[in-house]
Amino acid sequence: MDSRTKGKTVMEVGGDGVAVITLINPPVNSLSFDVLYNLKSNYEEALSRNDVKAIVITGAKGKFSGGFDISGFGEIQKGTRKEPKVGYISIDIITDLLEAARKPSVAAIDGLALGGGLELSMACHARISTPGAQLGLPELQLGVIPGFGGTQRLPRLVGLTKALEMILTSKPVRAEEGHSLGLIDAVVPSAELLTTARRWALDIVERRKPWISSLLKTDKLPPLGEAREILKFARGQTRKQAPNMKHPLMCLDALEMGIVSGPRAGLEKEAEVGSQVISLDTTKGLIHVFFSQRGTAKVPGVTDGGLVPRKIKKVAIIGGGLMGSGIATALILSNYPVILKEVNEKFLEAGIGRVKANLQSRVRKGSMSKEKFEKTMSLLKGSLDYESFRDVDMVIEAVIENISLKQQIFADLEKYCPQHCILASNTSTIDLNKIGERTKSQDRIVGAHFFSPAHVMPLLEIVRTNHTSAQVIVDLLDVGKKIKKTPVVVGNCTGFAVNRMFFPYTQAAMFLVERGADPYLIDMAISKFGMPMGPFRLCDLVGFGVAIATATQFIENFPERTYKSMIIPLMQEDKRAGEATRKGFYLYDDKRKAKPDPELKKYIEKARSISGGNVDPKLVKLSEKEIIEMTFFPVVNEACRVFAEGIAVKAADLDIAAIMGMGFPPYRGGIMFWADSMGSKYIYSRLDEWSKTYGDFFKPCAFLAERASKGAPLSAPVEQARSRL
Ligand SMILES: CCCCC[C@H](O)CC(=O)SCCNC(=O)CCNC(=O)[C@H](O)C(C)(C)COP(=O)(O)OP(=O)(O)OC[C@H]1O[C@@H](n2cnc3c(N)ncnc32)[C@H](O)[C@@H]1OP(=O)(O)O
Repeated sequence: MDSRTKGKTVMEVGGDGVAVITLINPPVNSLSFDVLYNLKSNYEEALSRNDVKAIVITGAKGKFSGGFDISGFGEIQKGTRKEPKVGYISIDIITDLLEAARKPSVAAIDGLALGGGLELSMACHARISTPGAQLGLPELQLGVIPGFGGTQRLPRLVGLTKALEMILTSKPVRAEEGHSLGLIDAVVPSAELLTTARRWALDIVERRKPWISSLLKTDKLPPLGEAREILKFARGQTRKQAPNMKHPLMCLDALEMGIVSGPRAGLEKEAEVGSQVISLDTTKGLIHVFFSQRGTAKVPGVTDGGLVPRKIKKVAIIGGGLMGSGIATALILSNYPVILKEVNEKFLEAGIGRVKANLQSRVRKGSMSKEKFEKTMSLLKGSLDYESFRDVDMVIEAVIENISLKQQIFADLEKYCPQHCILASNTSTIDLNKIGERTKSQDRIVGAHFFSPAHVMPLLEIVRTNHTSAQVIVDLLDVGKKIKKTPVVVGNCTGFAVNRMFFPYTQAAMFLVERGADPYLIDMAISKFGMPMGPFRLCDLVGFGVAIATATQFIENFPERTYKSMIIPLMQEDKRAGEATRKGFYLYDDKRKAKPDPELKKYIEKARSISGGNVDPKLVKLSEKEIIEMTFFPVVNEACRVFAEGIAVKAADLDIAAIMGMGFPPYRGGIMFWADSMGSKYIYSRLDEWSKTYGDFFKPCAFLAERASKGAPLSAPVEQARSRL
């Protein structure tokens, strides 16, 4: 393969008169422009050759195709590649050359056919798949729309309602379901895939099998009036679920056009809209997130050294509380045998009960069978001592945040666990060097910071100290992948990356409220911005006990930039501790529905008199934009510090940490990406102005000041960071 080209196709013509065209672009045979243009020329050749009667399209090495090469969107956005004429690929190549050809084609699908891959297969005249292959149109997840005819062909193959579900949720179906839906014509074992596809193609030529053009099918489409109602409902849902994004509605426009005015008009609309969405900011953000998420497992100096992850056969967890039981659930769900250790029978029973409840909720929802439940639970064993730790490969300590208790546990672990065993702590704030102070095992001590609920939340902060070995990081990255978490490797400091970013966010909100801003308007503005909930609702959810414990760590470690608000401690004194006590910033009814509480004013006024701050008329009347800036620019400021200190090695890691750990909206690309969309100069100037008026909490850090002075992006690599990694 030419080093300048990205992928190719090869064509082999058999003695049976079938030309097999194979897509080759590892690792997922994505459809780069090179692959697509190669496919076109192979196809033209196949159509012109007298020895070719039919065509089979397949993918190399067990994968049909993962869709259009996503990096191609980035090239178009940056202007490094000219976008082809609108509709050139979807209409000229896929529809007029492939689907309308005088020779039939069959897609032989192994492993996966996603996005453009599935769309290409839908233009073939039949689809044969191997069992379990993933079939889907996940484009909306990337901010684009199915642009190779998917908006037109999928509804015609599986019906409008199912097509909308697949497109709007981005969720793939397996080949077996695809077969029952009419998307796949036959499911055959891998070894028979090509022979079946070849035979099928010849059968079409010989009219023993039907020659079907998906685009011309109408039998699965509902009558026009019904289709309009279905689409109206889908639009309503989409507006509610994705209020800040345009592309899902634009996708529905293309679908509707096809149903109302016919597939050709639909294809044209799809091509027009498909080209427009590429330059949306939300699309740029989502594509950045796609690659950044995959980039977190690439840690310079760690994963590039050829180390192979060791096999972790058994894991022990210390502490069966909310975190420990959640971690145990995540592990047994991925088939790791787990020992759960507690201090007494009662706690152990409660811990195992929590794991059971986590799994039972899956059974209730229908996502886990009773047999699978039993099998999964059988991987969990309880223990009250360390005897059973003699053959574990990894221990995760998940007890309360008490340094001396953790030190004792790690000293015990060193005695009982084998030499190779990884000693991990789920601490969310405490310095790992302190935790390991009473051991000689600093090289195998690592942080495995899960987020609650641990079996649901997708992020795993892997915290390494200066002593943690690269092998241990590689092992934990592998476990993280196996338990389906996105790992972010960070350095050791109070709060690591996520909690350090979280803290100024909550504090800024407290500051604004003490100076006269309305907490409920702040929550509303932040929810509209795209966070799952505002900071006050979040404090109620996590509980004031946790909020105060975290605040204490920050006040101790970063006193110069902590805004000390008394609102939460004052409420806590009155036994208002958040949702669990049914009273916090909000009042909660039996169904946990939150409503504003007029009594909150009392606590705010008292806190204001303690801090000595005054109501600021400017802050009373903040616009939504100002609320967002005053709460998130301090987060950007802290993210800059984390980056400059080398706690995070890549700005993109902070983007993923903010999205998966804080709930920052992915379509804004993450905290640093979003900040760069506004520019370092602007953010610096706002923080600088506020720090002069309101104090050091807002003071821009040296890194931000330097980047702003050069007009440089915040996400550009740190050249000489005092890296702690
Ligand atoms: C004018 C243009 C119109 C285009 C129209 C068209 O309708 C648009 C599209 O088709 S958009 C693409 C739609 N496809 C997808 O969204 C699939 C995205 N990929 C995945 O979901 C997964 O990667 C997977 C299921 C295909 C494989 O998952 P797995 O966990 O096994 O592996 P990774 O996710 O780590 O991926 C492995 C490496 O492959 C790279 N990659 C995957 N898909 C693509 C792609 N479509 N384009 C480019 N690169 C892709 C991924 O980045 C990984 O790369 P590394 O360098 O990190 O190894």
